[in-house]
Amino acid sequence: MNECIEMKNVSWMREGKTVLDGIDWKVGEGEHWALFGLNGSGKTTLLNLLCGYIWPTTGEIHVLGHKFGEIDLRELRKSIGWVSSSLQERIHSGEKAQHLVVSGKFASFGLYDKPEDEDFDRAAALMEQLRCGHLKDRTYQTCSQGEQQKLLIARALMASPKLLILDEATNGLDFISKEGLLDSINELARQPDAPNMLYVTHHTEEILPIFAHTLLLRRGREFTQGKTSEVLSTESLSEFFEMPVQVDWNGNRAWLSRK
Ligand SMILES: Nc1ncnc2c1ncn2[C@@H]1O[C@H](COP(=O)(O)OP(=O)(O)OP(=O)(O)O)[C@@H](O)[C@H]1O
Repeated sequence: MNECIEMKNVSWMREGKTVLDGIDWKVGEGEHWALFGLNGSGKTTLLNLLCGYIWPTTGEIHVLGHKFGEIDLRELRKSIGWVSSSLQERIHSGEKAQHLVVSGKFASFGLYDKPEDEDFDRAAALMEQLRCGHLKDRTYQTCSQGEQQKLLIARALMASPKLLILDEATNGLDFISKEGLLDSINELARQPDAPNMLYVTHHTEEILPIFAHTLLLRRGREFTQGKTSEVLSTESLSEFFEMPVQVDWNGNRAWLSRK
């Protein structure tokens, strides 16, 4: 089986501190994974390593069949979509929603290249798929945060990524917007040409059944990884949090509470 991601004994150190320590992780082709950990556990560092923005202190990284060190990272990054709230700062608030989505083809914010008609058609189809087609003529700043997240996902899909990273995608969303976004992500995963997805979160109940595998990071180390249904158990998470918690599975999602 071709791996989408392979990390072998990956560590990253800064200022005398081991931020990530000995990570071994394989994501198979077509698998969707969740990455779960507390604040400061090393999730963003792991994503920066995956996209080649930082270099491992030790270990080896393969992404989409390419070994880091033997590939042009700028080329590889064209196959990786990273949707994160930190993108918000780079968007011109007056930008039209459909232009924002089309700009994903060119990996730019703002339309400096000349899109073809078919680019607008594809953007419209992606916006429909994410149920935000009605926003196409709105400016980004007038869209709600939930709508903005959908636009950013559509923008990332415009480049037909093979790996899509959804990094705390539901930040700041109310219950209805969050569930709407999760529905869209669920539908996206069911498309025949869906990219491998990596869902990064602090909330277990957001890990949809499509994210069949989960990696739990704690203090820069793998706490455990495997099938989501096994990793997100009362026993495993009580040990993970070092606090007794209760996990109730409802709708194939793990709802967490304090014991
Ligand atoms: N460039 C750096 N120099 C020194 N320490 C760093 C650097 N980058 C990250 N760290 C530290 O590494 C740890 C992990 O940070 P990281 O941002 O990867 O965590 P995270 O799991 O994404 O956290 P959050 O959920 O809060 O976003 C933190 O303690 C952070 O302060």
